Amino acid sequence: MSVKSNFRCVTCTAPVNIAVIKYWGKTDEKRILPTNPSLSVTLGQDELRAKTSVAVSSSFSEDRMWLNGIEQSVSSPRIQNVLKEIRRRAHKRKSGDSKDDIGLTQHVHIVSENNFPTAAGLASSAAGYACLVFALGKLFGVHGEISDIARQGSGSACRSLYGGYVLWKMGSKEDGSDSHAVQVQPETHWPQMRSLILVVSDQKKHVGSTEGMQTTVQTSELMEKRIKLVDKRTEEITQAIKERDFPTFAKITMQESNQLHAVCLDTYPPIFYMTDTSRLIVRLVHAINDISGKVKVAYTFDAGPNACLYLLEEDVPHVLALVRHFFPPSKNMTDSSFVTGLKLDEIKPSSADIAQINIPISEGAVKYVIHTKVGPGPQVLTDPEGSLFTREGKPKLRSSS
Ligand SMILES: Nc1ncnc2c1ncn2[C@@H]1O[C@H](COP(=O)(O)OP(=O)(O)OP(=O)(O)O)[C@@H](O)[C@H]1O
Ligand SMILES: C[C@@](O)(CCOP(=O)(O)OP(=O)(O)O)CC(=O)O
Repeated sequence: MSVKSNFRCVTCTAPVNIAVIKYWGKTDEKRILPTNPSLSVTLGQDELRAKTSVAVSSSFSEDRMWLNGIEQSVSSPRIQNVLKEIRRRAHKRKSGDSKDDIGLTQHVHIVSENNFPTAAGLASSAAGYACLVFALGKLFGVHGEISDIARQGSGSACRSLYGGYVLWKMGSKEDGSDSHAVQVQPETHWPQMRSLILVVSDQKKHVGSTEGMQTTVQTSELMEKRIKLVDKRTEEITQAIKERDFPTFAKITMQESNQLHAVCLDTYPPIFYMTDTSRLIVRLVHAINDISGKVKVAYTFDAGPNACLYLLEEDVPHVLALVRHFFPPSKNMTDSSFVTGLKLDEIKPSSADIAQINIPISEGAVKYVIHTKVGPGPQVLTDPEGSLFTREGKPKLRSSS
C-alpha cells in the first residue's frame, strides 16, 4: 500500500445484548421501527464480541466486506442503509476539500469476525451491526447519537451501542430519528449480576427473527394485548434494576420470555423456537427457585432454543452444578470446555437438591455453557496488531468462527 493511497483504518469491538423486555414486531419494516420499547443487558466482550476493522483508501475500487473470513455482498438493503446514513452524516459535518481527508470520496473495506457462532441465535447481528456502525462513525468522524443508524442494520443492534442496561425507546417520529437506545444503568451498577448462556444448538434457526416477527404482527391477536402490557413491564423492570431487586427483575424477565414465545405460538402458522431441552431448562429454573425458597435465577429465550440465565454471582456455583447434573456434557467433553468464561474446581450438586428435582437427565442436550458478566459498550482497539487488515491493506482472512 503506497503512502499516496491514503489508507486509513479503524478497528473496534462490540458486545452482544440479550433482551429482558423483548423487541418482537415492527411498525415500519424499512426504517426498522418497533411496535414496543425493549430493554436489554449488555454482556461481557471476553466471551461474546464482534470485531470489525473498517478502512478507506484511494486504491479501493468498490465497497467490500468480509465476515468470518468469507467475502459477503454489500448490496443488502441493511448494509446499504447503514453506509448511506453514516456517509450522509459525515458529509453534513464536513465541507469542501476536507472530505478527502476523512476518506468520504473513497470506497470502504470492512472486515469482521465474531468470537462465537454467527447466525445461531446468539445475537451476532446485534453485535455485528453495532460494531460496524461504531467503527464507521470513528473512521468518518461521526459523533453523537448513532444507535439509530445501527437500528437500521438490525433492530436489536441499537442496544449494543451501550454497556450495562439499555432501553431502546420506540420514539414517535415517522422518520425514526427518535427511535434509539439509551443507557438506563451502567455496567458497574449491579456488580453481582451474571449470565449463563446454555447453548442448546448453534445451528441456523428455521425462521429468522425478521420474518418471524413480521408474521406475528400480521396474524397474532395476542400480540395486540401484549403491546399494551409492555410499557408497564418496562417501567417495573427499570425500577427493579435501579433498586437491584433481583426477584422482581427475574420474574418480569421470565414472564416476558414466556410471552414472546406465546405470541410466536399464536402466530399463524405457529413458530416454535423453544425445544424440549429449552422447556426442561424452564422446569429446572423454576425447580431451583422452588427448592431455594426464593427467585435466584431467571431464564430468557430469543428466537432460538438457547437459554440465557440471569443470576447473581453468589448463586452461580449452585445453579451451575444443577445445570451440569441434569444436562451433563457428552462423554468426550471436559468440565472446563463445557463451561467457558469461568474457572471451576468442582461443580457437584447436593443429593438433597437432586432428590427434590423431578426432571430427566439429558446428556449432551446442552452443548456448552458460556459464563459472562454485564459488560461495557463498543471499544476502539488502539493496538495495530489487533487490526483485521494487513499492513498492505488486505483483509487478514483467518479461519471462520
Ligand atoms: N460481525 C458482523 N458484522 C456484520 N454483520 C454481521 C456480523 N455478524 C453477523 N452479522 C449479520 O447478521 C446475520 C445473522 O443474523 P441472525 O439474526 O440470523 O442471527 P443472530 O443475530 O446470530 O441470532 P438472533 O438474532 O436470533 O440472536 C449474518 O448473516 C450477518 O448478515
Ligand atoms: C427475539 C429478539 O432477539 C429479536 C431480535 O430481532 P432482530 O433485531 O434480529 O430483528 P431485525 O430488526 O429484523 O434484524 C428479541 C430482542 O433482542 O429484543
